[in-house]
Amino acid sequence: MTPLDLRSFNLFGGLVCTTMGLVLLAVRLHFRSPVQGLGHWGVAPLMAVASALLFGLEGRVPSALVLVGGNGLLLGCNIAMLAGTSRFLHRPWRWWPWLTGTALCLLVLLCFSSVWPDYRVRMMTFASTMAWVCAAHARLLWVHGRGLSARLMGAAMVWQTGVLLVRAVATWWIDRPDTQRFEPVSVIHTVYVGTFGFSVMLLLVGGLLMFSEYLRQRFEHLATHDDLTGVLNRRALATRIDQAHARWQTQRQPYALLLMDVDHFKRINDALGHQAGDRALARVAATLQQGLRASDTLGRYGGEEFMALVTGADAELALSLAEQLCQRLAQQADDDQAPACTVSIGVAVVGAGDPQSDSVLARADAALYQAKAAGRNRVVLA
Ligand SMILES: Nc1nc2c(ncn2[C@@H]2O[C@H](COP(=O)(O)OP(=O)(O)OP(=O)(O)O)[C@@H](O)[C@H]2O)c(=O)[nH]1
Repeated sequence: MTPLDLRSFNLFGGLVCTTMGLVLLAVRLHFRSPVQGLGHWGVAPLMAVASALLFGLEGRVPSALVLVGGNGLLLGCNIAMLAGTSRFLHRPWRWWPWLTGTALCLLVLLCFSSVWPDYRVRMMTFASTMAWVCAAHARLLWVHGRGLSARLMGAAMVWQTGVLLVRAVATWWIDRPDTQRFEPVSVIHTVYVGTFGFSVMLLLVGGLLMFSEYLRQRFEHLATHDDLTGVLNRRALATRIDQAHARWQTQRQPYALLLMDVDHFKRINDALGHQAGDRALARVAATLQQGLRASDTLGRYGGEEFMALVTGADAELALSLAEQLCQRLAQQADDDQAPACTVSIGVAVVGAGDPQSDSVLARADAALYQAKAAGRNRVVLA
């Protein structure tokens, strides 16, 4: 490649990055959501572009400006990407180590440009500092990232770290003290220049994929969970019950349904208002969840009705679990946030005569009705 080719390549990469950066910033503005890091990811490629433009102006603007501005922006781009990833993954972030590292690096570049001009020291310093940022990014993605998109971004960072380190070391063999930035001194230099745009692009694609994966999970959560209590909603619970029934039919793995209704809930609403009623429901759900095993599934069945799917349970186990839940709630006192409530529970265990889960549910419902009729705050097994 001629020097001109390398410059054009640099600018082309910059233009692609601009587009992607603008896409991310538009997404950031559009989704005024708690998603963190998108703004940093969006600004980073714009810094890469500004850097490419400055390098493109070499010879027309003061060389110190190109050196400090161009390299500073390139480092800034990678640090902003790292900050974005860190925030997206909810990791703690501090600017000062990175800004200090950048300032030191730029100081060395200035010294070895105007006081003791030596391209090799500048290359070694800059490539090593960049490698430090990229390695930290790769580590962050590897340790805390999830899924293919995080792996893609991590791979881009490992690749860039490798290229930077090889370029930093190779400078003692392939460069002279007066080598020019866009001189095609070797294949590794061409790869080094090309890698910047390429890995920023891969990072951005990975970032967009990570964001869309986040959105998918968020929508899935909204579609399957009850907003007020955070437990499964009725539709999602029905799916789990159908799956449990299928396992019963194929593998004879039993399950029980605990249908729970808060006692005299209307009185709470009437006496304390609906907001206090809402808080009481959320408290009931949290207490029930704490009392269940990790393998059990809790859902909100209706207004003040909850249902627990207890897998692998016979009547004895289901009954004792239901009794414990009943007692847990009965032992609670009112607190500042929500009044205490008791529940009545109807329990039914799947049996040979249940072609569908509906019949188990109908028995649990009838048992609940009996528990209410018998005075509430109690458990009845169908
Ligand atoms: N605050 C609040 N109230 C709800 C919600 N969903 C249902 N309710 C109320 O729950 C109350 C249920 O009342 P009822 O069906 O008469 O039952 P109850 O007062 O609990 O009496 P028993 O079930 O017979 O012990 C109604 O007042 C509903 O308005 C909710 O999401 N928030």
